[in-house]
Amino acid sequence: MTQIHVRARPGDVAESVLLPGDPNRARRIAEEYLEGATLYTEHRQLLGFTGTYRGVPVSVQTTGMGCPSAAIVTEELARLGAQTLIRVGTLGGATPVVKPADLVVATASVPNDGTTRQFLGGAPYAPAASFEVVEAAVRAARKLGVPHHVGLVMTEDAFYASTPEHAWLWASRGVLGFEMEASAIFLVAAQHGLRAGCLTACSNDIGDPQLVPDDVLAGGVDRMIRVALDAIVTLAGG
Ligand SMILES: O=P(O)(O)O[C@H]1O[C@H](CO)[C@@H](O)[C@H]1O
Ligand SMILES: O=c1cc[nH]c(=O)[nH]1
Repeated sequence: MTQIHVRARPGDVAESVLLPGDPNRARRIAEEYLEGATLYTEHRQLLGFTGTYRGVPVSVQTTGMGCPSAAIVTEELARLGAQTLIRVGTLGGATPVVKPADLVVATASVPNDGTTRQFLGGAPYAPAASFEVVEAAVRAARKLGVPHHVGLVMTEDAFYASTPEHAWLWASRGVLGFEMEASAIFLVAAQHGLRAGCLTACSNDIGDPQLVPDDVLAGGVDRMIRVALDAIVTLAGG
């Protein structure tokens, strides 16, 4: 049966899936990193492609921005048979320790979003990445010589509500940066017994309208994608 938003059928989606927020990033991953990638859905611009990487079947599925969309996509991927989900996104740095375009491997997310709140009905919960995904990503980053940070991120809804003061407060609690999908992906994946992770490249400092220059960010995104794909090969037993 096709899904309501991810218009695909079981068999269209690989067990291993990369999850960018941005459809253009999904297309770039499919065209530049995967072999033989074909488009299986473009409904609502949630572009999804399946190809292979070093012989391992891999899909790349756009989540859109924010937890409501990411939770829908994660739920539907679970119904379509996905097993391992790795977000490949961007993040606003909360601390000067995280430099422009740096790779951040999330261990868990502070869930400052309405989607996980609705799912959980107010129950305390810690949306966390799967240990195997974190381990495989860190190993891949070390192997490829990609500098990286490993730790907490915060997932939030209101991009423009974040201020430097808010970032400093959460940095003092160990948060490396803010993004908008990880908590929902971690929770929905856990509800289905799937493995999930979140890799991000730092695109700006929180509260700073200045983006990292395009060429610098593109380098960080490229390193993040190569680390994520290497981790997928390891997790697939390759
Ligand atoms: O670059 P992506 O993956 O979209 O991730 C980040 O960028 C968007 C905000 O600009 C949000 O989706 C946030 O999580
Ligand atoms: O959620 C996000 C993502 C990138 N940059 C930000 O400032 N916030």
